[in-house]
Amino acid sequence: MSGSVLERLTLARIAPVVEITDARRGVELAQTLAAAGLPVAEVTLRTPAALEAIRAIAAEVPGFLVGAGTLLTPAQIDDAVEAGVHFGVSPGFTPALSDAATAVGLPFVPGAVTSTEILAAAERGHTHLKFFPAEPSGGSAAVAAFAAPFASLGIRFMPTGGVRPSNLDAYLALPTVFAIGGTWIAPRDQITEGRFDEIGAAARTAVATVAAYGA
Ligand SMILES: O=C(O)C(=O)C[C@H](O)[C@H](O)COP(=O)(O)O
Repeated sequence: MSGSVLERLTLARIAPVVEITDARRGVELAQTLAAAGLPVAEVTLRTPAALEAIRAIAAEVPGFLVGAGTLLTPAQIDDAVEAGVHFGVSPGFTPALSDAATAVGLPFVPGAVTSTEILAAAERGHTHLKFFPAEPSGGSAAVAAFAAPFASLGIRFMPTGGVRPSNLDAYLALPTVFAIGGTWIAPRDQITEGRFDEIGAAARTAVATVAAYGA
């Protein structure tokens, strides 16, 4: 794959966060997103099928960037890497998670929503952070407020949690936002019910919205 994983995530700008209950649906989902011009997904480890879905997507959908989300323990990082994941995302940051990701060379996006959390992650070398839950934590105004104090550290954010088409523009407009995560493109029910036309349409709309801001 060309480019680093975080560069490719930055290029995509949108990371669909998905909950998969049937691994076969995962492959169809990834193919749908790729066809819409959005070849990336963060598969949350909240369902028993998640690891199998990651394994199937990584093996069967070439060029697709598949991440593991909801990483809460070092053991989950090892499991995700074993399944073939390309990047990992956590709602929070701990030194143990960071060390586990570093040990296996996994590009890792830990979560942070306070100055103290941002500094703790930065001390471990993380510059790309998930801002979760974005809307309850102050939304785009909070992300914007963190720009100046942390500019010298090169901190950039992936706001996730409560992002919808109605507030997407406010995040896209921020230079410190490298990507935006959310379930609005591929909601759990639509994946489970195989409503891939609707998912493809939402992905194409998101790609067009991103294009309006430039990559
Ligand atoms: O499980 C995780 O680790 C998560 O990160 C949770 C997701 O980011 C949110 O579920 C996003 O939810 P929406 O607000 O529906 O876009």
